[in-house]
Amino acid sequence: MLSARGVVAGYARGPAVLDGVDVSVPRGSVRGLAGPSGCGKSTLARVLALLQRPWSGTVELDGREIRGARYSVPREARTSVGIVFQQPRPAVDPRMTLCEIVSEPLRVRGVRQLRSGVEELAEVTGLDAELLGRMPHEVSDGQLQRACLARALAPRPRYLICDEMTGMLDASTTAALVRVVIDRVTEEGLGVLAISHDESLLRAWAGNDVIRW
Ligand SMILES: Nc1ncnc2c1ncn2[C@@H]1O[C@H](COP(=O)(O)OP(=O)(O)OP(=O)(O)O)[C@@H](O)[C@H]1O
Repeated sequence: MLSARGVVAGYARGPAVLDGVDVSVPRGSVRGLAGPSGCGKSTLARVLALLQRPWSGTVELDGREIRGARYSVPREARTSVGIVFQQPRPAVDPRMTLCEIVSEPLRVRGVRQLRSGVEELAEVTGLDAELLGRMPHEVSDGQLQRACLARALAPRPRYLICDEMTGMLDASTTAALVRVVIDRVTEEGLGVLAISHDESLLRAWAGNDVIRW
């Protein structure tokens, strides 16, 4: 279970954005989170993905309290939680090829057969292998989002936070990427928090397991 307990979080100036939030993400299922713009969904996503330290409260990963954020968190815990953002372009280094983007977490994991590892992830996410040599500006948003999902799945995370992951995509790419994630849920026990303001999309992801803020 990945959980936030009594989490209070915000930014340098201003009041708390999250004020005592409790949310848990079990393994092997998809939990949806819906809420209006600005209510703090992305802030919670960053806290649960161990990218932002809460002001108070705790984040627990499989029964262990995680203190700190980013590189102050042990690598094993950091790589246990993946995140995919709504906009793929700001989430990638524009100087890297798609192959380099997807292979980075594999290299960190010490995977030797980088090329075949990347090709396997490309196949899983429906990313045409011919695009792997291209730069981000040479592919569409949907193709780049497939690469971002492949990168997020590369470390074999136990949890995945999808923060409006399909918000910029057409219906068929949305359905394809949701399918990829749900396959990981059923086959590998991935625990998913799917965040969106689109409740009908969340029902497709999570059935009735949708938290409304
Ligand atoms: N880096 C930041 N610095 C200061 N304030 C921020 C920062 N990021 C977000 N906020 C503020 O925190 C609040 C919550 O933002 P957040 O992005 O978490 O909401 P959200 O529910 O994800 O919104 P949306 O659905 O529009 O993406 C907003 O008032 C926003 O202006």
